[in-house]
Amino acid sequence: MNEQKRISGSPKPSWREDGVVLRVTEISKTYTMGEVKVDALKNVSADFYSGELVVLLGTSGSGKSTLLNIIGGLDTPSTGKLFFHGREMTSASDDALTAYRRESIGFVFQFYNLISSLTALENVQLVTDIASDPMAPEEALRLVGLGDRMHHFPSQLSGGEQQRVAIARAVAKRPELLLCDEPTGALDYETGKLVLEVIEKVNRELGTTTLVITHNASIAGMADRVIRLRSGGIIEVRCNENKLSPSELTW
Ligand SMILES: Nc1ncnc2c1ncn2[C@@H]1O[C@H](COP(=O)(O)OP(=O)(O)OP(=O)(O)O)[C@@H](O)[C@H]1O
Repeated sequence: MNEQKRISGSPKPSWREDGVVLRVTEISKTYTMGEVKVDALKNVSADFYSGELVVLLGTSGSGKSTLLNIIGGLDTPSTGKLFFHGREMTSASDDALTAYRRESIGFVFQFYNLISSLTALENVQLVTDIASDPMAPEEALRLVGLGDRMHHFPSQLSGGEQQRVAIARAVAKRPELLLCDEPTGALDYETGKLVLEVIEKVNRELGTTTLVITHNASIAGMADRVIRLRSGGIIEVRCNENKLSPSELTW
């Protein structure tokens, strides 16, 4: 078995090699701040398969956000390559990278980054107005359970509801990849679980390949596959034979 396969873990039987949506090979990232160099990622290789839900698990500083930002085209690796459907994105033009981010990637961050002067519907419309094949913004909001709150401003919504608007905004353009960076980090236990339920629903109903970053090991139970990072490297890849629904998670 070659190194690439070994580090990617055993995919579900139905995930064949041609189901690879995204591949990172030997990615390293070094940040230089004056005299200080930080090796945020060291020689990371992994494959991500169509339709799977992957949890990237690791303690603070293990390199999770750096990896997600490189995968999403927000940052570039110092060395190594990123492939999307076999196309090398690390050597792509700025225009191609912009198109990749705009068309193929939906981001959800810990803090919702909604525009406070716009309603939930208008926040989602900002994205659907410039996407090539979006769903109706109303449909995206109904998908996350906010069909009756479309005309509310962020200040009139709870934290969990605001995060669900952010998820609706991320998925309304029908991205192939949904990248979530600590999506429940600012939420209490029950609200966090509701948000995870919405992410799981998007993955299941739309088939969006989904990566969720967390430092909370309990959340790994909802994943098809768990990739554990430590000190900038992958230390474990495992498949969940019996994945849990978010409502079954406890922490
Ligand atoms: N822009 C940057 N400049 C300098 N160092 C950085 C930068 N971004 C990240 N780092 C460093 O790289 C390492 C990995 O950071 P990263 O944010 O990827 O970790 P993380 O696992 O996502 O952590 P957290 O859970 O705390 O967000 C850390 O030591 C961090 O301080």
